[in-house]
Amino acid sequence: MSWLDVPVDHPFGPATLPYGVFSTAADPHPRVGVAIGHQIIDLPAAVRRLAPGLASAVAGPSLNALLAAGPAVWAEVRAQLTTWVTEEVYRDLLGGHLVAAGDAVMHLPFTVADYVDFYASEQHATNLGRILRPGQEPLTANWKHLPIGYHGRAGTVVVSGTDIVRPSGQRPLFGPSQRLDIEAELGFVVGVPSTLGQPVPLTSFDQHVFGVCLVNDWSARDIQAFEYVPLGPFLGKSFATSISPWIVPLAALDHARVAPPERTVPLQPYLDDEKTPSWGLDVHLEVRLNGHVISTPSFDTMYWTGAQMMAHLTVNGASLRTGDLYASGTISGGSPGSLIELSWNGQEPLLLPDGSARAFLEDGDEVVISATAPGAGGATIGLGEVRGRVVG
Ligand SMILES: O=C(O)/C=C/C(=O)CC(=O)CC(=O)O
Ligand SMILES: [Ca+2]
Ligand SMILES: [Mg+2]
Repeated sequence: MSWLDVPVDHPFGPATLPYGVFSTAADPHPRVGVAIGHQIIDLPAAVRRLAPGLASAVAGPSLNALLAAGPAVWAEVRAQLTTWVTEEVYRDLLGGHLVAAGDAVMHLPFTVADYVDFYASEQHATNLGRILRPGQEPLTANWKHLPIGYHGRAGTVVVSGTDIVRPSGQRPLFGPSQRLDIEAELGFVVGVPSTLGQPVPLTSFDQHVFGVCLVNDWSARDIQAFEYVPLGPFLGKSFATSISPWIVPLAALDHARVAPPERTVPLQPYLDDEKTPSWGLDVHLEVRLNGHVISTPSFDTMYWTGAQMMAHLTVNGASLRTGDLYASGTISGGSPGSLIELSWNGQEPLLLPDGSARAFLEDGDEVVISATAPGAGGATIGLGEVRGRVVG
């Protein structure tokens, strides 16, 4: 419990303390904030008063300074925040630096450096194999040897709430996509850069990765289908990728760490996590279409962990940069995280409770992906939501 009267099981209770960037009508400068219940702590203002030594780490219109500051500073800021929101003596000191979340505009929380999208769900990869490559083995021969991924378009990563303009392209006839889809994913946000030429071991995951967000990797299946052999996804996915405004630090997910599924193929040493602490995550997602829950995937089913993805991404010596975002790939364990799976390539449209049917997205449709994870002592760790509406 906190003097802020935020119950322990509130998704943005004192055990979560996610970071974002917000502005208000009264102060239109985007600045770093921390969500607590239905309020936001104006972090630079609070730090100026209560912990001036941390001012440079939380300065600026993005989380980039904090991301770059590294694990010791991340821990120090979080320890300060925990004290402020739980100890009664801070009621008056912090009170002046709280903003109602409803009065805030949320901005893209960090400057996205490189963006990578993985394909780490065995259920998703199997479903897409069955749908798109009938008659072949659903999983490609490499799938259990390495986390497959591709480099996406960092410049079109947008914050939750941004309208998604229906893309046009060759399907192969040129025109607006008729098969616009979603992909519910978890994103990993890199804080500390690495050195070019030096692979980063999976045991260094929490020395580099700051936290996680929710990702909707909008996908135009018709554009994708015509363009992506042999080089991979391009315009079918690069038009927009939405992320949640709140970045949940890894420290808040300590209690949600679980062992990943059993590996059925021996792994190269750089990916072998059998003897290292697990980075599977017990994160539960909910996907809503126009207010109706259409799927509830679980991240604990993911074959590859965020730590393995980071190790793979750097094993050739490619370096990490502050603000790199890599997404897990569609989470389809428990239930599918995309419409192409839910409607089995459009053959079995989803019937929504309002009487409408959907194979793929129509103009005006709104998709909201939210998630929670367990915290210590019955706490709920909220990842917030990523929201987007399709416009024609
Ligand atoms: O299996 C395919 O041919 C295509 C797969 C995807 O489009 C999925 C993708 O972007 C990676 C992922 O989200 O899992
Ligand atoms: Ca994807
Ligand atoms: Mg995308």
